[in-house]
Amino acid sequence: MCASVSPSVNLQATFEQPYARYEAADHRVWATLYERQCRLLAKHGCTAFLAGLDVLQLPADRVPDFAALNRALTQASGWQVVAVDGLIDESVFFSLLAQRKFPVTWWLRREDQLDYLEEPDLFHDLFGHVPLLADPTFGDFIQRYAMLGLEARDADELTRLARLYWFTVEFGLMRSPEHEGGLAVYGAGIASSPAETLHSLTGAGVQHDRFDTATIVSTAYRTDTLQMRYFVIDSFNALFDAVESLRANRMPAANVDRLAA
Ligand SMILES: C[C@H](O)[C@H](O)[C@H]1CNc2nc(N)[nH]c(=O)c2N1
Ligand SMILES: N[C@@H](Cc1ccccc1)C(=O)O
Ligand SMILES: [Fe+2]
Repeated sequence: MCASVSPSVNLQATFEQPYARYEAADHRVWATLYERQCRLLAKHGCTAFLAGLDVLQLPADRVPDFAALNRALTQASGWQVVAVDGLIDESVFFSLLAQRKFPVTWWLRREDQLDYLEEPDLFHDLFGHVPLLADPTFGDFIQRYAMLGLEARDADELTRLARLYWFTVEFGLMRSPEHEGGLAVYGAGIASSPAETLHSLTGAGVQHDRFDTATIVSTAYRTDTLQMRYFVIDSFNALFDAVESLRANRMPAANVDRLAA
């Protein structure tokens, strides 16, 4: 009898934050990136991101302690962060998000990687993603997105979902007349990278396209370089509509094999 994947099995991918393992260099990396990105995002970050950052009350001078962070985050949003080694299996990822648990990589980039890193580290996952979880609309969208992910039936559906996540949660921009250039940052991959924050808004040859679910789910992307195409939403409601339209347009269930005995 095949073991059903229960939440307890998934939690093997997560563990206690090994706080004692951080060295002075790690705390310096956090302090430098935190100061730099708070300054840049004060100007270019969307309102909800800055409001979320304020709720979290993250330390400026040292790597945040997940237990202390969770006391503020859980009270505000029902979300909590859990420590992981890095990218985890999609089904485990979806299962955690569906339980309002956000996986945060426990290690930090090196000092020579401050501006941009090709894979998510603690600064990206925590500073980039977690502030918006404190926004009710965005936090609910992430959970509904994950629930759809748990129902995905085939690789094509998973690819479409990964693309939706990539061009919104990771690299999304929002139209905002009050912001310089009429654009505000909400994507975590932009918010956690000093280089990409500026590049996404004014980079040479960068394309800003209107958000369109059908276009996004059929657009391939590179994970290891600055993006050249960003999609712009008017509000987080567009993300909700996207998940609901993907749910509504799901492939019909594969025909049950009628020949089976
Ligand atoms: C679903 C999403 O698009 C992507 O494939 C997942 C895979 N696993 C992950 N694992 C971690 N830790 N963080 C992530 O953002 C993701 N993204
Ligand atoms: N490029 C991001 C990290 C990241 C890597 C891969 C995917 C998403 C985000 C940064 O430097 O902060
Ligand atoms: Fe991310």
